Amino acid sequence: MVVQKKHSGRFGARSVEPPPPPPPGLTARLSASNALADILGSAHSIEDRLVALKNSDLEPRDKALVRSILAASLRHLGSIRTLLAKALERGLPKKSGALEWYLVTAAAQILYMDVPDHAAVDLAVHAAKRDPRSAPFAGLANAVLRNIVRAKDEPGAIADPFIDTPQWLAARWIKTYGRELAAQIAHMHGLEPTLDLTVKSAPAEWAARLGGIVLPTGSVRLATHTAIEALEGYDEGAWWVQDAAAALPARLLNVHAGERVGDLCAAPGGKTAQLALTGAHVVAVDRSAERMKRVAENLTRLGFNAELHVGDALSFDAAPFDAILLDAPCSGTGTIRRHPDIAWIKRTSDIAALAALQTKMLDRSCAMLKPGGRLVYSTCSLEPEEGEQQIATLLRRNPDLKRLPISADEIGGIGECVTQEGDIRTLPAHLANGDPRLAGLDGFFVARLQRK
Ligand SMILES: C[S@@+](CC[C@H](N)C(=O)[O-])C[C@H]1O[C@@H](n2cnc3c(N)ncnc32)[C@H](O)[C@@H]1O
Repeated sequence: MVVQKKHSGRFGARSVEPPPPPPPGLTARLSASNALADILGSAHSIEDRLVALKNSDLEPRDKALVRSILAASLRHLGSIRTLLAKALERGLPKKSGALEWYLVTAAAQILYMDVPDHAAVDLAVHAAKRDPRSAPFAGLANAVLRNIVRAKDEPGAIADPFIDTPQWLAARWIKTYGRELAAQIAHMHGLEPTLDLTVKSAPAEWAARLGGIVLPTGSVRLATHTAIEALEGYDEGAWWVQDAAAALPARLLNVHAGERVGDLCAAPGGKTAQLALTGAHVVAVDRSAERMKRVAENLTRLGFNAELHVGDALSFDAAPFDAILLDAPCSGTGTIRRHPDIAWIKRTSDIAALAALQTKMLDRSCAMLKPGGRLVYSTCSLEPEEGEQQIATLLRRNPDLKRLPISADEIGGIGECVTQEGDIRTLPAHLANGDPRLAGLDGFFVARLQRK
């Protein structure tokens, strides 16, 4: 117990006032600002930060708030920075500590979240006052954020469709997809993605029970953003979370019960679960022991079995497979809706390095196929170096392989996702819906090949 002594005059013991408790909500704001500084300053992924957040002693409600503040800040970083730059006439003061992050996260709450403006402003000012380097600028923070509150109501303040996309990525997508489609992709990155589920069976029944819709591909789509553990069917393992596009590669491998199937980059295991559901013998490999633990947990919840190996797919040796799924590590630019940090922490050099790794993995996978065996290659990237170009060069250097073209019928008739060559290219702008909360797909490339 802390006993507070009364002030007892000039020579008596001085009272030591404990610091006042932080106002409600401040801890969550400080946590969001720290995490954002770490993601953008040190290129740590939001996923790493969310694991740290999960293990922190914040209340569940505050954890959800931190997650939402981070997502809104990263999803709209370009817009927020543009508005802050206008309000900060002389730029961000030098040596102002974490002031930038207090401002960005507060602006995200004011502009994009259902948080009262005064709470967002007051807590950011409070945060600034607690930090000796930003404290001298607490008044400035107050003025700037009040400016943002006013700017919120100015119609059409920002008209550039690529405002929230780093320039190098916008330039790439315009080159690959044309300006109009690239702008639609960038627009979709500004919206919260749907929650898609792969169900073991009876998709229509689960869609009705969970208040969702069944997509032409068979996935169930919900517009909800509640904790998945609270949804019906989670505990009994009736479904798992998987974007509708991410569910295509395993389905297109057409695996049968009794086949021996390699899943060479398996974690966290969404596709492993699909393959196990068929009754095939699945050999799942992933380099990351930590991520492989999640595969094991997910399979246990779903009641599936697979042979799990932690190791490098490039040196993995096993008896030849009937079919292999290579869901290769990639830049992840097709999943920016779900991981908005990717847009800001990836570099063009990452794409070249990953493409070189994918080439090696493709060669290794082909060497592990039985004659007549099938290979599905997939990446969740919008970049042709990680998709279309990989397969074009693989087919040129390996005459033992042929493409097994994919038809629109195999993906529920969604012709817009099938390329001329018979591969799949999904985009966030695909699968439009009158209700934007139910629209879009992650950006995947999928090709199906066969060893002659
Ligand atoms: C795109 S993720 C796979 C997603 C997974 N297929 C799913 O559906 O849940 C890529 C995975 O490749 C793994 N990885 C990266 N390099 C690897 C390597 N050399 N050998 C094996 N796994 C690797 C990563 O740890 C990561 O889990």
